[in-house]
Amino acid sequence: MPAPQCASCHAARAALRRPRSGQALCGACFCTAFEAEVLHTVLAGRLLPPGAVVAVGASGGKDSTVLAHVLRELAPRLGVSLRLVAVDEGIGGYRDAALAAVRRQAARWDLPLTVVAYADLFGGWTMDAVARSTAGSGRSRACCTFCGVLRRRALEEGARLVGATHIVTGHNADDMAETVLMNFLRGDAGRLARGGGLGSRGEGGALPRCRPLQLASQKEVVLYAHFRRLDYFSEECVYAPEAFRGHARHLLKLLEAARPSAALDLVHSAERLALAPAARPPPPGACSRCGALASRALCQACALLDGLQRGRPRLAIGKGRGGRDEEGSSGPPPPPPSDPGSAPGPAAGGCGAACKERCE
Ligand SMILES: Nc1ncnc2c1ncn2[C@@H]1O[C@H](COP(=O)(O)OP(=O)(O)OP(=O)(O)O)[C@@H](O)[C@H]1O
Repeated sequence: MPAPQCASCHAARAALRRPRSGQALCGACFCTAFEAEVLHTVLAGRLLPPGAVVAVGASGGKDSTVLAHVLRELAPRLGVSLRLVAVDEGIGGYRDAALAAVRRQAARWDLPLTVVAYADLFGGWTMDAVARSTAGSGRSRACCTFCGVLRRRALEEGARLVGATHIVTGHNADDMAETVLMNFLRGDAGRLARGGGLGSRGEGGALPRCRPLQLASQKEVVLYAHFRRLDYFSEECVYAPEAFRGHARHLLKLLEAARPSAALDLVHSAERLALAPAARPPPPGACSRCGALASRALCQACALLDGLQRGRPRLAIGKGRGGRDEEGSSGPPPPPPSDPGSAPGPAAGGCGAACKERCE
């Protein structure tokens, strides 16, 4: 049976059915609709004001590739200028290939690209060095926790370096729904209540952040990349198989099989969640080391780096969930890296240059 006509232009044959609405569209009309929806998300949420200098967190993966491409299309209408900022976490056999994709994109789209590396920002610590250190304490699944916190700070550093006023990341609806599920499964009410909305306004001196693809499904992001013939890097991070997120992803797939709108429903549910007044934590203060917003003496990034320096990464992870606060305790002197041949020795005293800026 021939494909139906495109429900929008009525001229071309439909190439797909939109997963959520079932609407049959040709590739060109789908891409136009996708871009219009992202434009609506940005305008309705007042995410990027005219004149904004926008740092796009560019990983080389499909989401940030699609985000950079769509925002480049929309930039003249939004009145914003774009900079690509890529973070090199120091993950052998993975990030180099992804960065090569980002470099190709920057050249093809004529966008300025800045690469910032964990090793430079965090006193010699690469993710490979962190992974060895956490594996030694039986917590290799913690890699994503470390990486997520450090990447957030690295992106902030890179964005400031290029004079950005705003940061955007490529998180899509599926990513957000997985995060909501993970927070439920961990019983993390604080994160659940904070996790709604399309971004943060930039509290505590941090740059405002937003996620313009947050209402777009992963399937549609992939379809957009396909029809626009985008060149992206599609391998999974070598540490990802260990992550708890994999279980949330599996659960979401099961839910979507029964209810196709499950991902977006979860995203919208999280937007409506708020902590009861009695359950609210005290307002955050400033990290005693770098000045970033922190609910304890040290912000998350400084606490993790501090734990690594002391050779006690487990305590640093536990802190985020009510573990012991090490600030002020007399820990052992900073240890050498766990594999002296593979990473430069992390400098003593925390995260080095990154501490000068606010990180969360
Ligand atoms: N190394 C990096 N450098 C810059 N930004 C990054 C980096 N890694 C992730 N990001 C930003 O964070 C977003 C979410 O990344 P994450 O790896 O959690 O999800 P993802 O769905 O695999 O994203 P992507 O397909 O863009 O890689 C990315 O879309 C990107 O904007």
